[in-house]
Amino acid sequence: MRQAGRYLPEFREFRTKHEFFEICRNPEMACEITLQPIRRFDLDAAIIFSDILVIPQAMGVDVKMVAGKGLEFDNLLKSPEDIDRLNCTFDIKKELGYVFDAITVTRHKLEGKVPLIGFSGAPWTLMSYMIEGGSSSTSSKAKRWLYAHPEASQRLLQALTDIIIEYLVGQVMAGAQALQLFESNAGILGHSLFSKFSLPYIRQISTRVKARLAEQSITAVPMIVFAKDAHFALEELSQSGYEVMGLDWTVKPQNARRLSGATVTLQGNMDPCALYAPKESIGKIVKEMVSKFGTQRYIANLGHGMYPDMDPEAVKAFVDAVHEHSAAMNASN
Ligand SMILES: Cc1c2[nH]c(c1CCC(=O)O)Cc1[nH]c(c(CCC(=O)O)c1C)Cc1[nH]c(c(CCC(=O)O)c1C)Cc1[nH]c(c(C)c1CCC(=O)O)C2
Repeated sequence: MRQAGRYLPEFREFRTKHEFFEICRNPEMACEITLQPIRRFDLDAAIIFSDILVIPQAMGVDVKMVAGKGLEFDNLLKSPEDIDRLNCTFDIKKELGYVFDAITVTRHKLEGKVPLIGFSGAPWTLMSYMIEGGSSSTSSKAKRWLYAHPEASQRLLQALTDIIIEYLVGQVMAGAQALQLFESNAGILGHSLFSKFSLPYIRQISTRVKARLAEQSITAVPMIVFAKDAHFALEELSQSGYEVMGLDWTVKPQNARRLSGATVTLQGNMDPCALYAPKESIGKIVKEMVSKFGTQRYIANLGHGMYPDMDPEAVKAFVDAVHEHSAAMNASN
């Protein structure tokens, strides 16, 4: 559950004492925050506490979390010449080794109770943050690059892809048992730009991560691709080399099943805002979702991240309803 920590009082309490990226860089603290939801709820997996923006940071785009204001950026990319001042060939272990350490510490602390998921942002989403410096309703500054400077855009996307591959392989070597790739800004592209500036890199990442792991005789881990609002590309995404395809809440489960065929596992996709509903309604919404996806080749989840004003009790209602309804369905099959 992305950026989920903020709805937990214990996370907010921790944040009064420590800055966000300070927590990311400190393996013990990152481990502690990762475990908070695991202690509270009967969850089936943990996701390492970190952020997709640690890669842009390591490349030289300053990202800070400013109290009361949110993310603030410095050194944003304004024109293609700015790519040259980025650090595209840094030593991953040196710059991002703190994430690997956090994974190793957390994997030990979990003691096999639930698997640990590592993650990265996908190239286009990272590129758009490096240009826009935050969320934008149009992403027009970043999209301008794709139309006005397509070659420079591809150069940047390729540099990000190479880094992401090393970063994900390093996470598996550190102990991650599954990997999720977040293409959070996919929807803004539409089919044509997505085919050219997102999908080829998403494919490269799955293919090359698997090859790198095989080369080093490391057992492969399941890979999850989540391209938000990419309803136009579900068929292609389901064939892009990932075991699991994450779905946002706008997708109809039956359509996703039809388009993705028989081998891909689907993950999602309750509207996070359904957590504002009364508990009994959450139970009904979950029941409908699970019965549409079925209990096989399915990971129950939300369709995107949670908001800070959501009630932890609603999360409990969601998790418990998933277990209750899937167990009932399995028993009657
Ligand atoms: C786009 C994106 C980001 N970060 C991430 C994405 C992809 C998922 C998505 O589509 O949302 C991914 C992410 N970010 C975080 C996680 C770890 C798991 C978790 O704690 O939920 C994960 C998987 C922690 C976080 N990342 C962030 C928080 C909140 C930090 C805080 O305010 O204390 C957490 C727990 C901050 C963050 N980081 C980002 C945003 C937009 C924000 C919110 C900033 C704001 O509110 O102004 C970038």
